[in-house]
Amino acid sequence: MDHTEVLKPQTLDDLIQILHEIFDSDKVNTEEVQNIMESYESNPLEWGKYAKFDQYRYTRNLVDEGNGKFNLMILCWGEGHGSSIHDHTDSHCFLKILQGNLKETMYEWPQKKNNGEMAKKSEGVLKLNQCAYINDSIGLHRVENPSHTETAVSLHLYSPPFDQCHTFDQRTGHKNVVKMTFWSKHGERTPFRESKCIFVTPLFRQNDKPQVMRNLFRYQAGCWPPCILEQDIHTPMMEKNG
Ligand SMILES: N[C@@H](CS(=O)O)C(=O)O
Ligand SMILES: [Fe+2]
Repeated sequence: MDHTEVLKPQTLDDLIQILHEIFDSDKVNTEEVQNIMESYESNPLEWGKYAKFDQYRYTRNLVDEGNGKFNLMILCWGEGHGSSIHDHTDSHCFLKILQGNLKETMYEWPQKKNNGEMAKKSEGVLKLNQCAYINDSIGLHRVENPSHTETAVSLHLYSPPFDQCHTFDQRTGHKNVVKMTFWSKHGERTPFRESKCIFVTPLFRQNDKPQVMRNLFRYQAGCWPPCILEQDIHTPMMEKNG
């Protein structure tokens, strides 16, 4: 059945129920999912309990596991927060704005023999309630909250679910595998041990400002977004000295 014409989700719970029905079937129409997600009118009273911010990096907050067919999550972007250039591990990715704006910059996959700057495909600003779609055959992207005064919140659906992806260095096209972490699940902060990562290579954005760089050494990278080192729980606020 085409749900698009008959169903407009009235609440976030309603949207989740419709998504369950759609993904129950073997064949999923991505345009239909995009339309239904777009037709949900963001209501902060419905998603506020999942919206948890971090001072330094955007957070990923799991809302629903979609019967194993998809992951639905809320991402919270502080002022100026952004992701590195990344892929989506052969999954469908739907991205809807719940609050504020997000800038999406799309990139081509890097050429194997080319070690240079990655080619930009397009860029655009996603506004309240808009829903974008991307997958690996469309390309790669970086998402940023362009505002320095307002936070942003987005709703993401990934199908099938995945917990690692590749990030890319914009200058060389070199890629790294990163494990993706949840800041919270179903409104509860993820226990530290579960969210802890085992990688140690720093993951910096090339245009990070010196102050951000100083703050970021407190994060362990190779995970997505970088998470806080255990020792920092006991020795917080290094940036006060710097
Ligand atoms: N795909 C990213 C968010 S975004 O930059 O599209 C993530 O799941 O963390
Ligand atoms: Fe993404």
